[in-house]
Amino acid sequence: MFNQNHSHLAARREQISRIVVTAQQMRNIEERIFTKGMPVAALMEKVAGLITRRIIELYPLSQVSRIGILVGPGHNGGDALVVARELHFQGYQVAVCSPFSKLKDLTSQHAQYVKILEIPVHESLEPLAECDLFIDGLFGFGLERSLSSPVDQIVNQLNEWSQPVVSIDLPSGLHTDTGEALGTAVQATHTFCLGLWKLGLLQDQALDYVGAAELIDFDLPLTDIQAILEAPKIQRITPQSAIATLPLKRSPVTHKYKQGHLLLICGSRRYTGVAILTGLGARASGVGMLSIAVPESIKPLLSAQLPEALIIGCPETESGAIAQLQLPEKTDLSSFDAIACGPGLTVDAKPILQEVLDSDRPLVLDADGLNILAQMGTTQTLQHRQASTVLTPHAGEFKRLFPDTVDPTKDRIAAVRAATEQSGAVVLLKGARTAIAQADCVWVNPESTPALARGGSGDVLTGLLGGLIAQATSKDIPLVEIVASAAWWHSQAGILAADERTEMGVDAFTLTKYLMFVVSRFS
Ligand SMILES: NC(=O)C1=CN([C@@H]2O[C@H](COP(=O)(O)OP(=O)(O)OC[C@H]3O[C@@H](n4cnc5c(N)ncnc54)[C@H](O)[C@@H]3O)[C@@H](O)[C@H]2O)[C@@H](O)CC1
Ligand SMILES: [K+]
Repeated sequence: MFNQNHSHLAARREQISRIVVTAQQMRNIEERIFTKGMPVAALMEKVAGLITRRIIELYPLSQVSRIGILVGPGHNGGDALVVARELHFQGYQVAVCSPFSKLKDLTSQHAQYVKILEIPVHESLEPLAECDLFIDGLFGFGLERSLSSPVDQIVNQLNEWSQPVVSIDLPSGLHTDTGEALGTAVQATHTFCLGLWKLGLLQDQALDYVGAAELIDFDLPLTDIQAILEAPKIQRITPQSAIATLPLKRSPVTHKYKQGHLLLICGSRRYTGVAILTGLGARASGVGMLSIAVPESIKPLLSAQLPEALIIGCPETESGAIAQLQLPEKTDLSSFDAIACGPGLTVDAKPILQEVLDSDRPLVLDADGLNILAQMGTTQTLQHRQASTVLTPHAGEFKRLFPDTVDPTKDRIAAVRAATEQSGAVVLLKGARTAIAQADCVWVNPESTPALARGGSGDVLTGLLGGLIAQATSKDIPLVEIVASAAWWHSQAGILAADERTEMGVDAFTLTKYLMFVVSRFS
């Protein structure tokens, strides 16, 4: 009985940690449980109790004694006032800054009560200058417009001080869905996201404000969540979701051809190292057979670095790009389980791209593969494909591929969604929070490291991804999930390497060495 409950709780935690919601969806979920009878005030008490417990863990009274609480007009402010009261009872010196004259009823009641408890309440921030820690309860998912005076000045002042800030639900000033700072926004040290992950916290533009983000689960019933969340579904990648997709647990009687055959087409005389890194990424995927097509002149270099791979030397253009694919006898593109094409090709390799697009194999396109595709016209070119295509652009390549769609620097999730809808491809938009979309399914990678912002790390991802897709052809796993797993694996290797070697120590070659440690650590 005990074990059953335990595993039930673990399964719930996993499900909750994958869900991502918009402000409107959160409002609807909240409405639904209030309509069913959960009292608003009781939920606020519960949530604020959980927040208080976590603050005390992070900032015990022995280290922090004076806490400033910023209170907004809505229920985010209400949460903050309950936290103020509870911290006061725990022995902290608490002072409140409440710059709004009009508060929602419940918030107003809590404001009255903290005054009765003789907790000082000020309209301005200055009297709180001596505080060691701040709790930001100005706005949560109810923020509707840019911060205006005097709140914007309060936020700017808070950001200028160097004390730690814990933001309740979201850093105040951030748009709940796009993560954009509306005018200005609190730069938090920690963000305690309440109930379910808000989409804005997973957008790159929010990351300078969010600090260390964690979810405070307050037991929203899954049935009520699922009743509100219809497609498109946005999900956070978790270690469990990623590992479940990897080609682990091989059959004891398998052989190399059953473990996938990947063809990489990459490199030029100018970009030799890129081809090597792509090959090393593919190697780390565990793919059964690896063939790499490169210009003839760089074949010896590739053979030296990747002795297990079949290196196919191809005729080259004057500029040192692959001029035509010259596959070994009795081999054509349909001999492979997947093709990954693009890193280091240069745009002189255009004819190659047409050839792989015409094949009936799953295809990953990256780097120059994407640049050539953009020149050809993304949507009309991909219309003719007979198999799946995965595009892995960064924001610049994305704009070239999809010039008439949502700007990926403004709303990355809306952008990948529009791109997959237009092109039919699986689109992976690289960034600090890489987003992957296919049809109405979106995955976001919630953890990464700036150590990966370095030449060559994308080439490693292309190889890794190609290798995973080649191994998955016989399995019934949605392609978008394989792509999500590759993104997660790649970033976790970066995190692991940065932990050991600092963020400066993660060159792309080193990254390939850390890939295998990720899987052994999590599986
Ligand atoms: N979703 C849930 O289940 C729960 C939500 N709770 C809290 O409630 C919050 C949401 O509460 P609310 O809907 O009251 O929203 P907020 O507390 O985010 O604030 C909305 C209020 O601010 C005003 N406002 C919006 N933008 C403004 C601006 N730029 N300048 C000045 N005023 C502005 C609105 O008119 C409204 O009165 C959550 O973020 C969370 O902190 C928790 O109390 C408990 C559970
Ligand atoms: K807040």
